[in-house]
Amino acid sequence: MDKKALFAKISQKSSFLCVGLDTDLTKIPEHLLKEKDPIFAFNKQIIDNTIDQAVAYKPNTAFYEALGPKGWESLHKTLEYIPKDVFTIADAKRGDIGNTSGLYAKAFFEMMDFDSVTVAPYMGIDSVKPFLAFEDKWVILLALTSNEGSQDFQMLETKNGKPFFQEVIEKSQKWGTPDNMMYVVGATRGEKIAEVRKLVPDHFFLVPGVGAQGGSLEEVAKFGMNSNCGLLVNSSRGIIYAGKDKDFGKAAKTEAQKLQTEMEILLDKYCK
Ligand SMILES: O=c1ccn([C@@H]2O[C@H](COP(=O)(O)O)[C@@H](O)[C@H]2O)c(=O)[nH]1
Repeated sequence: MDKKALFAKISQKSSFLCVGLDTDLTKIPEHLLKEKDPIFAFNKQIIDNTIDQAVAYKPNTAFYEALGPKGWESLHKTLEYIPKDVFTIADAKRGDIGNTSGLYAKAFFEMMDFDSVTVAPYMGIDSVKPFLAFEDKWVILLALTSNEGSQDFQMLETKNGKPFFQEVIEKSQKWGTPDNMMYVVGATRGEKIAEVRKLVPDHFFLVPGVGAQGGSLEEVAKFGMNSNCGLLVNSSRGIIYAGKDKDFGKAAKTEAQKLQTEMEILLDKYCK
């Protein structure tokens, strides 16, 4: 999916919501455990109930990889089930020497038909470029993450007097374009989002950290939105585990609707 189609979807649904499919066997309603594929059965209901609000789905591959071959199968089935006009993100945080990255890219873009994959920039240009070689696919580069540990390296001042995350963004901008690269910017760092937006006015940001991690959606929109929206805001646990019993799908829908209603207002206010 290209940038134009993504913005068209955002406009059509008045939403920039990404639903995170962090599906955990220990957290899904008990009645699903007797299903042949409980993970897929859960995801299917979540997708059915949030499809009117979601412009993207983001399975975090850790939740699937941890289950071995069965988990990979659930991931494949989930990806196949997501309608093709909705953006898909493999949150896999990959990146390695060039030939290895090339095979990661093949796995997520050819074996599976994800629109995008999250990539860690730490190993530099040759670890990222192989992902960018795939047409109509996106790299979502970790820039300023939502976790505590983002202080450890990302905020360190370099010899140029800039925080390390800024160096990552400035350098990596030359590797890709706003049409094939996005950045991960955590919602928990409201004021910093404005700094990142200044550095990359046209790129989309994938913003995790609202909901369970407590980031503010209003701040994200205020500091991060551009004339193409430029934001995919993710919520995983806050939506998918909103309900604990047979009605979990409905509970997820209610949470997704709450976020979409807020997003509609924010689009009117800041998408200029
Ligand atoms: O900086 C980052 C990068 C990725 N994530 C991932 O996003 C979701 C967030 O889940 P919630 O339940 O909405 O907190 C999860 O898959 C993380 O691994 C992130 O949180 N921060």
